[in-house]
Amino acid sequence: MPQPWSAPLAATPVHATVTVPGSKSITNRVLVLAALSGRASTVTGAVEGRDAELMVAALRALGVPVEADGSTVRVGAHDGFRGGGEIDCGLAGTVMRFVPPAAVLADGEVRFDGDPRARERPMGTILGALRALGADVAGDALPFTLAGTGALPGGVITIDASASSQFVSGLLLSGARYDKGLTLHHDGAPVPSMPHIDMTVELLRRAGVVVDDSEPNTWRVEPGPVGAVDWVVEPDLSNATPFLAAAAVTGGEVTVTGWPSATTQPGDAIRDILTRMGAEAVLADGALTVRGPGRLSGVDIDLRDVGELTPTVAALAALADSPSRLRGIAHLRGHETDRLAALVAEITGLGGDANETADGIEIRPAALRGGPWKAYADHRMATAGAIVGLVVDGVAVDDIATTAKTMPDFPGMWSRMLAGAEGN
Ligand SMILES: O=C(O)C1=C[C@@H](OP(=O)(O)O)[C@@H](O)[C@H](O)C1
Ligand SMILES: C=C(OP(=O)(O)O)C(=O)O
Repeated sequence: MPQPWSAPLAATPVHATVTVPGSKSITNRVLVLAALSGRASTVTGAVEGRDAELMVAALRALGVPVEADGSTVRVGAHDGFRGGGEIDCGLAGTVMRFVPPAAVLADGEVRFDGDPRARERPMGTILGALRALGADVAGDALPFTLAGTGALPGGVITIDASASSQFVSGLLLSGARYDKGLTLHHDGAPVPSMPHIDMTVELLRRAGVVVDDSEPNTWRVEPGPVGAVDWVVEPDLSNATPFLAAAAVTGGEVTVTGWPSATTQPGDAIRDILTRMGAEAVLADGALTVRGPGRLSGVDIDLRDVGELTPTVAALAALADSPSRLRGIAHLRGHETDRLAALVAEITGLGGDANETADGIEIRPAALRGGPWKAYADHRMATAGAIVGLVVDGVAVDDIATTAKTMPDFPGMWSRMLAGAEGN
């Protein structure tokens, strides 16, 4: 076990300009699309974190030539996915949900496994869907094996995607390559993280795939080729949120560069959330600047669409001077860890006042004291601990290295931010 990381206390309000690495969600989608095109393409601005490395390794295991040179990834031409490989999903939802729908097109068996916690993450829905579309799938969770024959009939299916939007995104990404394409209906409680599905649809269209999403809870992907595109990845706006939170909780000012004026990334919602909590957020000239008020107000908010932001919002709420209710996020129990239980445990462990509800968390103002903060192999739990540690002396995150899932060198970026560095 690594040494706990003493979260640095901000002696003065944080003032910095920060540049964050590329979006994990976009990187891993465009890598799959590039591989599905079968032609050569380049991805620039890719994130270099563990999830993207696992995706590159997965594509190589399917016989796709991939060369990674920092944030530039070259995906080479190939004439179909190869069977016989083994794919490590780590703890990456995007690998375990996006690669199997492509791997069913391989010309042989492909085996999948992942971290111990990955074996508990929901997979049955997407594996059942692949079976219904004509694939030979052994298993309902990691580890499992697909036996590809080089093609898949495809067609019409109904799934319950209330546990993860990634079931929908994963199937849509590969749907055009199925003989009959794909018509996917969702039937069940609302699908979480809808902006992530919009992201999938937008990227598919950029690759020339015809997608009809005009009817709620139904997506139709026409069969056809996936075009080769030279992709440019946006900065990861969800990973920008801990830095913006640093301005909010210390009464400082943080600017994140390269903020897109229009985006499907859920991280963009942080502008509204921070404003509701009393901070100022200004998007101008391609940069977002947040100014903190010193004291934050709590917030009563439905985070279903942007559940990924919950650990940051919970850290802010734990430092606010009025109660918060974070709702619509029951599905976070199936993320890297059970995030609802983990947040309540770590906040109350520091003397905070928080409890779980059926679909979220309630957090009330309380004086926090220093102490251990567990990351549970969850990058966003680790960064939430860093936010709290800015204003609570003596917070020690047990495994800060887990931030490398999507943000290599988070500790270095964090200290450069505290030093007021430009550009990071
Ligand atoms: O498609 C994606 O890139 C993601 C979708 C969301 O998953 P869920 O719908 O399972 O919450 C999100 O939380 C995750 O971080 C990334
Ligand atoms: C839920 C997350 O990741 P994953 O892609 O592994 O589901 C996340 O990054 O917050």
